[in-house]
Amino acid sequence: MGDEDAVVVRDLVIRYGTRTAVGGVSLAVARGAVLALLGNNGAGKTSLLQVCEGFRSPDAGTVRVLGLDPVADHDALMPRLGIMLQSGGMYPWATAGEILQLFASFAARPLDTGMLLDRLGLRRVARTTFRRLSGGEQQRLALAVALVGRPELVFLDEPTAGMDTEARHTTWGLVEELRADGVTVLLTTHLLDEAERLADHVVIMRSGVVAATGTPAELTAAAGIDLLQVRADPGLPVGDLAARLDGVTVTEASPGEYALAGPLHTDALARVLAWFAAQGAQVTSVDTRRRTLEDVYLALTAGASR
Ligand SMILES: Nc1ncnc2c1ncn2[C@@H]1O[C@H](COP(=O)(O)OP(=O)(O)OP(=O)(O)O)[C@@H](O)[C@H]1O
Repeated sequence: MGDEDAVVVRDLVIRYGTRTAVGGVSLAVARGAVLALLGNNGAGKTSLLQVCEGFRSPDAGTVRVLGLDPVADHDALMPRLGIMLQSGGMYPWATAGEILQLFASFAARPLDTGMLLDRLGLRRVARTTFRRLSGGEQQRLALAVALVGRPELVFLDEPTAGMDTEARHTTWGLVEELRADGVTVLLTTHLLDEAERLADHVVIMRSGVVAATGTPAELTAAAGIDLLQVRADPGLPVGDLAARLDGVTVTEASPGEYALAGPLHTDALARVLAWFAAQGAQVTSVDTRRRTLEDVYLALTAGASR
């Protein structure tokens, strides 16, 4: 954690009364990187973001954002940040176009609001009042508002929640453009494919603490191939194969469909195929699958409920 980091969180504790929402979290977001914060409902993601945005003071620990204190240096920091809140929080009687224009007027060098309305499919509803926008349209407007001031650092709280497929892809494209322009992004999401696609770094929170952290590749790579499916003659002695592979379970899921699950290292494939050959069995297909971020996430957060 150093000057190259846009966000540095150390031993952060956030309490609501007697309830500890965040119980000692440390993380860093490198400048120009996209960090995705994952975690079950109530894990503390929004609370952590609110502290980084300067809307809430830490109960313990420290937070530095672009080298500044987000509460004490709030005024200096705000023009450099783009903030997309989870729930609208906009002026209900103003139109989408007026709201975007208002936020553009706060910025020294705003983006072209017409371009943003077009990119986010909001041109059609530019004259519609905020309260009449659909949930997905409100969400798209919140994203436009976060980006209009050309921020150096963007906080996106569940940016694509409630968006349709097209808007979601547009949002992903915008985040990729931000990253290409050197903008730092800290986002929360419940979508594992979103995190896998966008994030350089993933932090998985569980009940207020960090359960795992790494690049999507690091988090999914740990055990090499994790699932091997072999189609061959039915009725082979699976127990004999399992006994030859340490920690691997072998089942005949349906007649002639064998599933091997566990830490299958690279030499395992050859050994498995040799075993089938030694049984005199005809192998007709072999399929391997790596763990996805979803597999890792589910294993880490299983049973977390608050
Ligand atoms: N203003 C508040 N007053 C009291 N408790 C709160 C407040 N805000 C959040 N909490 C509690 O703190 C915990 C963490 O909430 P937070 O919103 O940070 O979680 P989250 O990870 O963002 O969840 P989600 O995925 O549901 O958005 C939850 O148990 C929540 O009920």
